[in-house]
Amino acid sequence: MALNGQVAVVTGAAMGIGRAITEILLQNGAKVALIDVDEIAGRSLLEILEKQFGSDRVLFLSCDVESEEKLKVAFQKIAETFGGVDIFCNNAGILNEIQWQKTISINLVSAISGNYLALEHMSRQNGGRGGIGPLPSCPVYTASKHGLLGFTRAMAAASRASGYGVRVNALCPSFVQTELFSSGPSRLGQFAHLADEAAQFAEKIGILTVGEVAEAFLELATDETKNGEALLLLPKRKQYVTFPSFL
Ligand SMILES: NC(=O)C1=CN([C@@H]2O[C@H](COP(=O)(O)OP(=O)(O)OC[C@H]3O[C@@H](n4cnc5c(N)ncnc54)[C@H](O)[C@@H]3O)[C@@H](O)[C@H]2O)C=CC1
Ligand SMILES: CCCCCC(=O)/C=C/C=C\C/C=C\C/C=C\CCCC(=O)O
Repeated sequence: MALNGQVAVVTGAAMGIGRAITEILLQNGAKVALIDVDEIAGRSLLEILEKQFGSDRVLFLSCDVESEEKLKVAFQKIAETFGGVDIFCNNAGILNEIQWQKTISINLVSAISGNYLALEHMSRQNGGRGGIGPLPSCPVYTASKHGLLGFTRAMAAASRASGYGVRVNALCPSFVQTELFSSGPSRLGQFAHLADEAAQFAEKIGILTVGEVAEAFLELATDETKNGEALLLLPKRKQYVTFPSFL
């Protein structure tokens, strides 16, 4: 199996895309630490996964990624339990144009602090084993994801230049059938009048399943040639985005 013996950490793992990524990682031999703020959904998934994959391969940590302190403790516990971290999937995110500060806080600020914490555990310079850190993909929501993309590319370059041995990539799916997607229209705030247009657009380009996103994640996680890439995933198209380069 492609990921035998590797240790993965997935944030927002209790449902949706995070859950599908967790499952595909386990199916491919990895040990997985699930982080989620929803303790009930997290514990209930843990029970299912323990039966399927064995209790020595899964760990659930109830943690709000907005708290850097709690996230730090969670990483410590994961390192103690599994002996290190090889793959970090920075997936937790919300779509909420009403509480827009929270959207930036979780989607961008917490994703950055999660990435830094993961790097502390993964960098070869700190005795880590190297690895990867893909990040995923309404104006504020979009801004949070664009910020993350810039951060991903710069971190990949910094990792390369510093010899961390850590790859950092972004997985950018279009619409995916999850709770975030179906509750999207009620969270658009001052842009609620654009919900129908968004729904028509979603219908036109199609809606991905979480399984399709998980497959693409596995591709990024296992292709060691990829660093600083953004993999765009649509129902009928999958391609690496080309950015202008000054070098
Ligand atoms: N559903 C979609 O159409 C798309 C989603 N994405 C991104 O994929 C990621 C996952 O989205 P979905 O699975 O659709 O969402 P979801 O709403 O179905 O699941 C999100 C999970 O993250 C957890 N979570 C939320 N805030 C958290 C916090 N502060 N700390 C810890 N866990 C937290 C939730 O409890 C939940 O288990 C998000 O970053 C989202 O922006 C990207 C492209 C399309
Ligand atoms: C083309 C890029 C898409 C990326 C979008 C993304 O990351 C998440 C979007 C989630 C929701 C978008 C907001 C509103 C969607 C409008 C209608 C959805 C209809 C839902 C339903 O009928 O269940």
